[in-house]
Amino acid sequence: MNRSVNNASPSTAGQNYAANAPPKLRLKEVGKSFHVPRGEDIQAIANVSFDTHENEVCVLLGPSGCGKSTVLRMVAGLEQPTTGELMLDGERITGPAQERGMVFQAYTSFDWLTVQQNVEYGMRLNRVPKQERRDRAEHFIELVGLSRFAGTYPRHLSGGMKQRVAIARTLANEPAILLMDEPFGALDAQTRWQMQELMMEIVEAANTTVLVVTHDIEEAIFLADRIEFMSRHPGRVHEEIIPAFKQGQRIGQKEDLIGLPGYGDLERHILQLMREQGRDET
Ligand SMILES: Nc1ncnc2c1ncn2[C@@H]1O[C@H](COP(=O)(O)OP(=O)(O)OP(=O)(O)O)[C@@H](O)[C@H]1O
Repeated sequence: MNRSVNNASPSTAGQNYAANAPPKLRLKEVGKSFHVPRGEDIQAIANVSFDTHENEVCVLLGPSGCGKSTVLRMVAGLEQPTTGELMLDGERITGPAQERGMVFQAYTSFDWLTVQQNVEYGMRLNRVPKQERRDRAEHFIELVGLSRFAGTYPRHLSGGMKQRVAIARTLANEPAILLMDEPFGALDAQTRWQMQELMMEIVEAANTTVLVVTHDIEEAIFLADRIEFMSRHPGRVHEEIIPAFKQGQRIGQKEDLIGLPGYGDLERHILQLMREQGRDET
């Protein structure tokens, strides 16, 4: 695996975590093969190792089929690794748990519940006392900018708003890590970048550790403190990229990010990686 610190010496690479702190999430030589009845097993990923640190936004990027979702689903505990291990806060991941909250691409609100009730739902299952449930829900609904819609049913909301409900609901359960699988993939271009900017605000305000899957290069560079670029057949971490041109800052607006020296170089580099991966396919 290569490691690159874009446009800066390693000593100037920006970090949003304490350098000596133990990793929040650790994947150690993780492999996964799927059994195919009456066919050859599919080795989806092999020997995937990387760390994600507290309060870091780590992006899994790569071409279709490189195993991004498989990695995320294993962190969620929805799939078991065939080899290797995954650890959160030093504890081995063995199955799903609320400490690993997942936001999917498809809208996952309950249509028969209001926004407030949707956000309270997980806490209700966890028997969080009523007042605390209400306060926490209000806090996260405000964080995603939906206070005016707390009493509204999801069918009256736009796609972006529904996805904001899903984010608020997941955060209200106070997960140790927020997992997102192409969370803005179903949104139109404008709503998508608005959501990316909102995501930056949320990450800053909620101090969350995030692992997000995307195949959108611009989205990856905008969101990431660290990018794990994956190649395929089987899926591996091909290159770990620290977008050091951001100098450890989270940039709130996309035009500011795109205007920074170093942005174009990194985008070009990742485009070349994507092209190489495509070439391997032909
Ligand atoms: N349940 C399954 N059974 C068999 N093969 C699977 C299963 N899930 C994933 N795979 C295979 O594992 C490989 C990685 O798939 P995965 O969905 O993780 O990739 P991805 O990078 O997330 O792709 P995309 O960007 O298209 O969503 C693919 O070859 C896929 O066909």
